[in-house]
Amino acid sequence: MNCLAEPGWVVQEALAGGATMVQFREKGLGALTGVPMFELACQLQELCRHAGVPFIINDDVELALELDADGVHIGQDDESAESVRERIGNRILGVSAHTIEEARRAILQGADYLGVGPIYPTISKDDAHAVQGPAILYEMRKAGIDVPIVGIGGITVDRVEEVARAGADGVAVISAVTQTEQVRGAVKELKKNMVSFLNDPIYMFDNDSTDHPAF
Ligand SMILES: Cc1ncc(COP(=O)(O)OP(=O)(O)O)c(N)n1
Ligand SMILES: Cc1ncsc1CCOP(=O)(O)O
Ligand SMILES: [Mg+2]
Repeated sequence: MNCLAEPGWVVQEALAGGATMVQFREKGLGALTGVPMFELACQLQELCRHAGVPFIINDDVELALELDADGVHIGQDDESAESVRERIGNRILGVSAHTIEEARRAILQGADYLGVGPIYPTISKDDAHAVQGPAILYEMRKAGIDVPIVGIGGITVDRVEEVARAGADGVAVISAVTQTEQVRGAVKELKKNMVSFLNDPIYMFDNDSTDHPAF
């Protein structure tokens, strides 16, 4: 985790702010490995368990099974979704998708939700794909992709409404909650802005979040 503060505190504050899912993504420069990594995962899992929030593991199916985690998130360069689905049974399976084709394949192979991005430039992933903009979300919805979609990549409190309007059901963030001392407040704001457009009269009369000509 790219946390300014101690990861346990960050997760606790994020949960207090209303985070609805936590992903353990321990990779990159300076990442913990072995026992320290396992112990951190256990500590964070316990916090999520206490809060009744799903705790999912990025990339590492072995770790997810060992911890009896709630799920796994994999990308296009990780083990195939089909094989992970087989290994994790009915645990949550999230799959990264960058195109409509990848999205359709992931769903056929058992994805419960899709992670789509980077929507905006990100400082948190060196090998991220090209920035896609919110339009990709709109395009996926227009193509009939109807599983939950989580937008990811460079999403901030000020950008979350645009992401929701384009068709995302949720957002996944790293820096917006790890590079601030106001973790709880940031999560509250993200959540508030995620749903604020539901009260927008244009949206209400239109009543179809996929029908936004701006995208
Ligand atoms: C919710 C969510 N969406 C996308 C990703 C990215 O997964 P991946 O493409 O496998 O990249 P890494 O995170 O493994 O570097 C994600 N982790 N979570
Ligand atoms: C893991 C991942 N996958 C696509 S962008 C990204 C990083 C998201 O981090 P941030 O919210 O700091 O841009
Ligand atoms: Mg991955």
